[in-house]
Amino acid sequence: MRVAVLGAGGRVGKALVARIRAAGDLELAGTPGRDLALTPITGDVVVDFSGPTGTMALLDHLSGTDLPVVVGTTGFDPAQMQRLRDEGARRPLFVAANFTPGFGVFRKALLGLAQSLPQARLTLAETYNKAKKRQPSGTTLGLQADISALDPVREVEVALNREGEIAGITAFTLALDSAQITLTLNVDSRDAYAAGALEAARWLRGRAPGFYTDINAN
Ligand SMILES: NC(=O)C1=CN([C@@H]2O[C@H](COP(=O)(O)OP(=O)(O)OC[C@H]3O[C@@H](n4cnc5c(N)ncnc54)[C@H](OP(=O)(O)O)[C@@H]3O)[C@@H](O)[C@H]2O)C=CC1
Ligand SMILES: O=C(O)C1=N[C@H](C(=O)O)C[C@H](O)C1
Repeated sequence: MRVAVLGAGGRVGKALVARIRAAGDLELAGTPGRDLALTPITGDVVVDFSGPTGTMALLDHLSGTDLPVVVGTTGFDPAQMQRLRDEGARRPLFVAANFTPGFGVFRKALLGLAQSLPQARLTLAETYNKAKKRQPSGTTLGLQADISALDPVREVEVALNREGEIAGITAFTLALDSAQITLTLNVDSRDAYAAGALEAARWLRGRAPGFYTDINAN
């Protein structure tokens, strides 16, 4: 399968390119830059880890095609998020704020704990590389939304840490009267994100147009 990467020069993009080159079933189809008009995108799927502006430009550029796209980029505003949902009518589109293999299990366990301990005070502490904006990550925002969907009045305190080149730590703590439970996802390297995104790319190929968020969905 031929994979084009938008954002290939970035932290995750470099991990993606390395993984594609090392995989027996994948071939790097191209690494388009910021001026997409200069680089026609070929391949069987595009994987995007750029930025919200880059993702929108990519979808504009691919207008009229049904090329599958995997979107790892986060930080979309509501209008951009709606554009992504609408794009599912035109092509197979896979969007996830966290492609760490096993993230779905982590999320399910976290929500199970929150639901089982309604009296607990909840904290989500995230730690990322020092270059990442000091605003809640897409991962944190998504987990907050999941908890809110369980109980709209449940509050979640968010702590933002930025340190070195940390790939990603999400620590969820439930504080009880005299005890705490903490569930932590600790991502060792950005290769984890690349692995999960390429698994989604393999899954997406040949699918009907749609807005997909979980490879375990039917
Ligand atoms: N879903 C997931 O599992 C994960 C998602 N992410 C998200 O992926 C995105 C990238 O993260 P990261 O790799 O750390 O970021 P980096 O800043 O390291 O890399 C971003 C890359 O995208 C390029 N880029 C930025 N804007 C555009 C644009 N408008 N058009 C084309 N290319 C563009 C940059 O090019 P240039 O060098 O020219 O600036 C750079 O190569 C972020 O939104 C982050 O939140 C990150 C990790 C995991
Ligand atoms: O920028 C990152 O590094 C990450 N961004 C994503 C997010 O915003 O949640 C995914 C992961 O947390 C790493």
